[in-house]
Amino acid sequence: MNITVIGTGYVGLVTGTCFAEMGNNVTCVDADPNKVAALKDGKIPIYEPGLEVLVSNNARENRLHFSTSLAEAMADSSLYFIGVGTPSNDDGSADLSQVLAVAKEIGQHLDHYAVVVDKSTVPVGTADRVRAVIEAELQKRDVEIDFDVVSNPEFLKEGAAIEDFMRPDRIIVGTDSDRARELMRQLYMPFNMNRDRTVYMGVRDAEMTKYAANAMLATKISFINEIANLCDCLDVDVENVRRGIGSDSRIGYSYIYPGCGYGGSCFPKDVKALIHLAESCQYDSQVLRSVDERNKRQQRVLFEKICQRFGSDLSGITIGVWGLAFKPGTDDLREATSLVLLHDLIGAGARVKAYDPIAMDAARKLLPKAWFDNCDLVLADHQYDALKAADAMVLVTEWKPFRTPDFMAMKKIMKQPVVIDGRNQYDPQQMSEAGFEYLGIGRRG
Ligand SMILES: NC(=O)C1=CN([C@@H]2O[C@H](COP(=O)(O)OP(=O)(O)OC[C@H]3O[C@@H](n4cnc5c(N)ncnc54)[C@H](O)[C@@H]3O)[C@@H](O)[C@H]2O)C=CC1
Ligand SMILES: O=C(O)[C@H]1O[C@H](OP(=O)(O)OP(=O)(O)OC[C@H]2O[C@@H](n3ccc(=O)[nH]c3=O)[C@H](O)[C@@H]2O)[C@H](O)[C@@H](O)[C@@H]1O
Repeated sequence: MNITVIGTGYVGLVTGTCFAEMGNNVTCVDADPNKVAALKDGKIPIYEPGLEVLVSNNARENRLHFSTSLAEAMADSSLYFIGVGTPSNDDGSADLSQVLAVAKEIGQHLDHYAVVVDKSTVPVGTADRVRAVIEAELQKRDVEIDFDVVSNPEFLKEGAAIEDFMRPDRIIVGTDSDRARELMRQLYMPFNMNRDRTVYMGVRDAEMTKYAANAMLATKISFINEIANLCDCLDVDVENVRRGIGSDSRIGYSYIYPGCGYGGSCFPKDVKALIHLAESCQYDSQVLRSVDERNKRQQRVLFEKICQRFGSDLSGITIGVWGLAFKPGTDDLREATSLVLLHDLIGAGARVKAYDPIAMDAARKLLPKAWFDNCDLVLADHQYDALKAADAMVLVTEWKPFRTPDFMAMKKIMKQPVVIDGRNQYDPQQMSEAGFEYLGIGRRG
């Protein structure tokens, strides 16, 4: 099949590459000429394990192409995947300007039946808006061309994107058109070989399914974080509680790891967008508002623990931070807890030395230049360099090399042996035996 994918971010690039890997002829279009130039050169603008080799293999085999021109790419595709960003507006609603701009461009160039597929995460009703924008453009051109708009939300996780795309738990296809459904069935056939993972439904139902999935996962995390904070108050170890409840198959072990809050480009924005969607129907989404509120507070829990230990004026205090990305396996800093922590620490007068195995370049580009100029923040060359003369080590992202560090070496170079563990990676008893003062999230020290 000939496929055009619009947007070459985490979702667009992975979608296009994986469809090409299944033998399709794919053109990925992006409005950013620098991204497209880099991709044509075989350089991947994001860190995603396994992606680079898959892109270069498929480009070499002439199945994967890159372009800045949607008009050119549209010539003979039967499917147009929209994978552009849907960031939050100031009021929490989803900003659909990128999606609707793409719809307009499709309408300006469409000249044969095609299926327009929404892969971006969009509020219920967006497919109708996309259809209306395309129809308006066709009317302006005074042409009548049949097309369908399908909702096919994406559920991949950054850091495991290829595996998630190639072996999805489910494929959601929202459409009322038999013709579009048949095309989608053929496209996804290779992903359904051992069992049919596709769930067909109405377009609006599919749009809602994506938000509900992310909101459910965010709810599990905020719930366990609340329990962990309560454990802190009651001298209970949340790790025992987590194992105890996870063993109930109705609850399960996944997404109940307590910590310093969820980040990333999706949970925070999608929970807010769903709250906003509820408000637009005059519905008060009490649960979702609490999930969001708990997470905002949870992202400040590490700073609160630091202040309880060192006082609220942190002048003269040096904090070594391990991990900047919003989770391991990515260089993505969007809504990362590290950003909230660095802001609070530097605001309170602390000096910060930070290290991340992958996100250092992204951090250098994103963080305020003044922090570097004033030496409020130093990006260390090695995880142990970040701890030299530090009054405390704070673990924000649980990258594998941070899991079993050399505690003796750490103790030698730190000013004070204090570890504040935002991801509950260390054993409090072992830490205490090694001579560390240890503070976790809901851990009994
Ligand atoms: N990042 C993730 O892990 C996941 C994201 N999603 C959803 O997928 C959508 C895309 O997310 P990301 O890939 O993270 O976004 P991103 O921000 O990484 O990439 C979006 C890309 O679209 C391009 N773009 C914007 N307007 C364009 C236009 N008019 N024409 C061509 N290209 C244009 C941008 O230059 C950018 O490269 C969002 O709705 C997100 O919620 C869904 C599942 C997973
Ligand atoms: O819509 C999206 O963009 C994607 O959002 C999440 O994927 P992602 O944000 O890449 O990462 P996750 O692994 O889900 O982690 C999100 C955040 O939750 C935190 N988390 C996760 C699990 C947990 O038990 N506890 C916890 O605090 C992580 O540290 C991270 O900050 C979903 O898992 C994907 O299914 C979805 O497609």
